[in-house]
Amino acid sequence: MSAPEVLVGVIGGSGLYHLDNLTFVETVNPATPWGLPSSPITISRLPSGALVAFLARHGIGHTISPSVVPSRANIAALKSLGARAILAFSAVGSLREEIAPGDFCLPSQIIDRTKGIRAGSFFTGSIVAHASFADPFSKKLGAWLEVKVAEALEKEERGIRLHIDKTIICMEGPQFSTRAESLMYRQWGGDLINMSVLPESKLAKEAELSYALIATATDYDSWRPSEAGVTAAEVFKTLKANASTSRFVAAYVLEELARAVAADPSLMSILSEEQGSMKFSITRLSCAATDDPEAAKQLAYVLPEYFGTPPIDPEA
Ligand SMILES: CSC[C@H]1O[C@H](OP(=O)(O)O)[C@H](O)[C@@H]1O
Ligand SMILES: Nc1ncnc2[nH]cnc12
Repeated sequence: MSAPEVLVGVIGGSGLYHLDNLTFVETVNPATPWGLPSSPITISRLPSGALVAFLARHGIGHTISPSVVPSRANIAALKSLGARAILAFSAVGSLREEIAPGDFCLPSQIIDRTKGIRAGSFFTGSIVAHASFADPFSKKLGAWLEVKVAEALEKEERGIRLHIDKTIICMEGPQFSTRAESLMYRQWGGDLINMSVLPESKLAKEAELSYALIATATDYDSWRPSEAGVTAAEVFKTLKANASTSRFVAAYVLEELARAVAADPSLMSILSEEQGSMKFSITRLSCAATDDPEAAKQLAYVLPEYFGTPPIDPEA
């Protein structure tokens, strides 16, 4: 029996290995053309009845290092379950005094400091595409989350602050930055730093999924001259509290979203902003399937909109 269709996929980061306050439906583990996702995917029902799918980016026991997270399988698996959007969570370092450990942030821009060793595209055969990435996070979903995450944090009453419109540096890791790098990132305009928003957000774009990141600050990285540099132990201190608030925020915003789109179908546009965006990004779309039937077959998994029909045999 095929899995029921989900509305939103949630990717949990460090410390966030499950969601709370949802009704368990089933666990699935889709084998995608890019392998298995980081963890089995838990499908749960929101109080309104809509379904959400959760996977743990680093595996349930945190066994997957940031450079080898199977991001293509993760995004492909969530899309195959019907997800229209991805709400991702990440533990991040703060590059700004005003963003304290424990604060929540919604970044709007990314600076890439990964080293080209991660598989970063679904288009690796002879079907070529250049996704637009000027706005790496979906604007409509981001604007909606600005309001709803703030509401959730207010309801939780722990005094947690929300920062919006921030720039996140994505570094390779797994080691943390030097002091010089941390200072340089501040000069570049970086506000936050993590090791996992890329290529995840790029792959979501290629799969035409709306994507938003809820970044939870755990430390001040290594730019403060009179303070010790960041250590994993320091990060772990804040992870548990951040994960508990993330679960509260996720349950609240997902239910609000599901209720909103059920009451007013025009609000589905919050989740469909990226739909159609790849149409003019794929060079020679009309010939793609015949040029490389193997690649077209794989791509049909993430973009059935363009590659869903069986490749046409040019000899037939
Ligand atoms: C545990 S410290 C560094 C680690 O934490 C973040 O993970 P995630 O983004 O999945 O929450 C960061 O990106 C690093 O992978
Ligand atoms: N300082 C830091 N650098 C990179 N990734 C992080 N995740 C949490 N804190 C981080």
